[in-house]
Amino acid sequence: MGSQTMPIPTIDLTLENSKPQSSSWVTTCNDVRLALEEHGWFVAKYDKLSPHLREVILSDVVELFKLPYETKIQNTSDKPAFGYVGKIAAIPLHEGLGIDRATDLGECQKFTKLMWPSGNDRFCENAQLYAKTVAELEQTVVRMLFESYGVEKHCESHLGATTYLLRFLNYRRPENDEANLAFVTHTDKSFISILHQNHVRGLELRNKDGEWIGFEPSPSSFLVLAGDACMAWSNNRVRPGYHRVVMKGNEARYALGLFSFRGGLIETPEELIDDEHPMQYKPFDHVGLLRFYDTVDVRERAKHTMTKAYCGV
Ligand SMILES: O=C(O)CCC(=O)C(=O)O
Ligand SMILES: [Fe+2]
Repeated sequence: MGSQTMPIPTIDLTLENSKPQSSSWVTTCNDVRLALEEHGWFVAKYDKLSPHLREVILSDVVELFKLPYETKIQNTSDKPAFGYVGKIAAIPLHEGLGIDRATDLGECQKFTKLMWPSGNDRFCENAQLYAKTVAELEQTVVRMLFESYGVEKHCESHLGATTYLLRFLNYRRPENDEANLAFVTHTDKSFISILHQNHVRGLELRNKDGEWIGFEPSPSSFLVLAGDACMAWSNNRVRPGYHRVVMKGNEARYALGLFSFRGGLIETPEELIDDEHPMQYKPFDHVGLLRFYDTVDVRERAKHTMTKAYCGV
């Protein structure tokens, strides 16, 4: 099925609107919850990333992918899909690199040193500032979701145990008669994912009727997706956001993904469990979910989220 140009729900999370003191706080919290329950995704309008930082980080990403393959593969991780990904037969157009715990300067420095042994302070500073700026958006979304469920007392410990994976993503244009499916249909294993990108379209979101909706990029648009961990935490109230990337034009697409992961166990708050909503998931280890998913055949992954198989009651 082709993608539609239906509007994607958009929520204004610009600074004024996302302060608990603002008059719109309660309605915005509800809008966030409803969008995540209904679709598993929404577009956040967010103005904290300056136009300058947006411009330089996107040109840094272009520069990063120009590095030799031998350099890029130095980006390794013991967590699945946290390091360099490329030259994969099923998704040949895609390449990705990642910095785990990217809000920490030391982690950005380690990554930068691997990629540019003679140094690249500008890249390092931009990557950390980008991660911190978008992590604040993630924290706002999480606060709003917890508050809307009346479980705000669990929010600070949740955020305190959260770390952020920053991934740099590159999709080259298809050559000759290469297929244009650049990232297969999937849900993320994160708690929340936030995607931002250059002007090249290609990201598509699946709605509950199975229709694909194209994301329209803009400098102030950030796509917020609920990951499988959020679905399980919410006792299946939140829908995990299915998405894929289909390359159509002639230009390369560059994107940044910030993925939140929670340390310790993720446990459904007791307030979200009752007779109507019996407990669906046992407390689970987030990285354990990631490792379990990695053992499942690629063709099976798009069909189910795997969370039930990993930690279902
Ligand atoms: O390129 C994008 O915008 C999406 C990437 C993605 O879905 C992922 O890395 O999980
Ligand atoms: Fe994804």
